[in-house]
Amino acid sequence: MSQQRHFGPNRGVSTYHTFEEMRLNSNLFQSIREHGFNHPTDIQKGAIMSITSGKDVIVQAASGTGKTSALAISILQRINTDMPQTQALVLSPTHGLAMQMREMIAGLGHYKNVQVQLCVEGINMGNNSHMSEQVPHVISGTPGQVYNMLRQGTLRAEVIEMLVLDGADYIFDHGFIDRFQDLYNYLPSPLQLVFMSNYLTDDILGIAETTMKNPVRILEDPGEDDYSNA
Ligand SMILES: Nc1ncnc2c1ncn2[C@@H]1O[C@H](COP(=O)(O)OP(=O)(O)OP(=O)(O)O)[C@@H](O)[C@H]1O
Repeated sequence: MSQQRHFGPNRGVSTYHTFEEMRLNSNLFQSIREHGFNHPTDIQKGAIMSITSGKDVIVQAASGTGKTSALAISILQRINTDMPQTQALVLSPTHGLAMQMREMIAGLGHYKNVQVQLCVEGINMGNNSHMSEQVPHVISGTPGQVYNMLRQGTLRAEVIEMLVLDGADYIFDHGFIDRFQDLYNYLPSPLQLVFMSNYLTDDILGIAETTMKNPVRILEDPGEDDYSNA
């Protein structure tokens, strides 16, 4: 049963203390167990079901608190893998982080048969022999490359319903802020936005104010930020 926790800005966020309470897809649940995730981390207790609900969400927590896994689980719960169409875009600041995100989604999505495509410089949909024949359900890439592919039409955006920024502070810090609106304009509406970040910066809050609808804010509880008991 979910409970409300009331500390600071997380007021009103439902907290789920076990993965069972989240009633996740059974194939996804099996993968979570096989990854050895017995209990959600503190961030995951609030973030997974907030994102899964379809609301706009901002998550701020330190490295290693389970943010990337929370994103992967939420995306996998949201998308319909029976539908061969791209439904979620995940942007990361670097090639390496985009690759890590791809691996996390592919690993946790194994039993859901998810197709997840890396989209970074040098690996381009449409002209790359490593590209699978199937349309990916999820794209994990860097902002510049994903933007180019949307512009060129190599990435079909019609049914994309989630745009996720992992490392949003770093992305906006490194010049992408001016391009965000352009990329956003290529995507259909309504679109769920999720920003994950180690720090909440003015850039993130400014962009959230203009693009997000009443975002849920999940900020690390300073007293409970490690997952050693998870
Ligand atoms: N619920 C969980 N139970 C046990 N281990 C977990 C759980 N969630 C995540 N982990 C593991 O903890 C490590 C950190 O998780 P994750 O990468 O999701 O965190 P992060 O906050 O995104 O960190 P970073 O910013 O360093 O990538 C990974 O090895 C992951 O497999």
